[in-house]
Amino acid sequence: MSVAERVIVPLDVSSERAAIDLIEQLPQVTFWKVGLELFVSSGSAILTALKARQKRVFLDLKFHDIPNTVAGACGAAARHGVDLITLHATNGKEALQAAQKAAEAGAAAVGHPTPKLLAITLLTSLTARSLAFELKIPLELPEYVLHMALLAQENGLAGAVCSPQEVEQLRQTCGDDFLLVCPGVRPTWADTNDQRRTVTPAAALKAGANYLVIGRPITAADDPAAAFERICEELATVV
Ligand SMILES: O=C(O)c1cc(=O)[nH]c(=O)n1[C@@H]1O[C@H](COP(=O)(O)O)[C@@H](O)[C@H]1O
Repeated sequence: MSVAERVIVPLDVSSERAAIDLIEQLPQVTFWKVGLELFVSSGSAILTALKARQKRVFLDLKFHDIPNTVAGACGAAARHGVDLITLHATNGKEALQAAQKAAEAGAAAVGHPTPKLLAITLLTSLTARSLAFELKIPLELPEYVLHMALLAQENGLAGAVCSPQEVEQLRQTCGDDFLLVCPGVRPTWADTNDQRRTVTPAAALKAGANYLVIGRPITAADDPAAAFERICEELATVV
């Protein structure tokens, strides 16, 4: 896989037209993420548009609900033929198992390969301080993230989303076959925005991430294609 194929770019825009404009502006991007803003604004048509362009699709709606509801959502998402789907690890064991089963059944019903379910461990906008004082979780942050990743792995999920600050530890414990997808990636020349646990693209890849989710450093740049290229050049130095 080329380094460019390891960068997932989020379509964090509010209309299908804006999303298509971005896709056409960056033909070198092979893997796109559809998240809450775009999906809530314009529905599932964008998934069809991406597939028609032979793009890989990460449907990031971060499902969090009771087992029956989460399983229903994962089954429906799998029928769209997407490649990756997110749900919170904090859904718990029963929901994670039900989600995996439903994704397999949904994909099989329409003849698509089963999408990989990724568990959100701890959002990259949160810090050790927020974990302790806002969420009142009495665990060290790395320990909490590892626990969530193992919960996902033990219940049959293909991978997890974590900050690149934790990826090395997760890779060591969860092994090479567990998919680790990292947002919170920031080149030294980019703004961190609302991300709190950031690492540079090269360091994140070196630490063991399979895919990097990089949005605003590319999409908000004056020249998005040049920013994507600059990131790929940085990544090429570590593979
Ligand atoms: O699931 C995600 O993709 C995700 C998880 C997480 O913990 N943090 C996080 O930033 N994301 C997503 O990754 C993207 C990061 O975008 P930028 O901050 O613009 O690079 C956004 O679309 C977020 O929704």
